[in-house]
Amino acid sequence: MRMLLIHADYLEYEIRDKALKNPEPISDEQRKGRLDEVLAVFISVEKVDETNPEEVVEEAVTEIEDVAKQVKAERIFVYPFAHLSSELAKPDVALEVLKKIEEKLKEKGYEVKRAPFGYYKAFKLSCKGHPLAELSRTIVPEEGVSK
Ligand SMILES: NCC(=O)N[C@H]1[C@@H](O)[C@H](n2cnc3c(N)ncnc32)O[C@@H]1CO
Repeated sequence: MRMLLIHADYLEYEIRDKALKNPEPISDEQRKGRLDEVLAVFISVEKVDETNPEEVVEEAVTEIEDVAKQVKAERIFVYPFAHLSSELAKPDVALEVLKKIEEKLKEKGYEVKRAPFGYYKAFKLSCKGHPLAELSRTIVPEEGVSK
């Protein structure tokens, strides 16, 4: 899994078009979204993550929470982003991983939005520009470690 984490004044998106034959079903209100004072997390779920999605979810949540605490962000935007890797996981696995990350962050008390999966989206992002405002993380499940 590859993550780009941006501490931002805001992130807003608007659905433009389908990017998959069967994108995630969404309501009209999900066609647009915005969070202010947010840690935006752009995530590419990778092929290797398919060997142990549960482990990757746990490690991603740990990394995201670590950064959120450092930048004092209480809101998190989980954003599916297929452009951080050339070895992408298949969509059904990727969507489940992203949903679980969203769910676990909410359980930890963060206000969380997740941008819809399988669409081309216009977005606006206002990066705060401080030293910890732009970070990346790579997560790889351990070889052959069955949980
Ligand atoms: N910027 C627009 C976009 O990326 N759209 C992507 C994601 O929303 C989603 N997607 C598909 N596979 C993946 C994956 N492995 N990881 C993350 N998202 C994925 O499907 C769209 C087309 O690849």
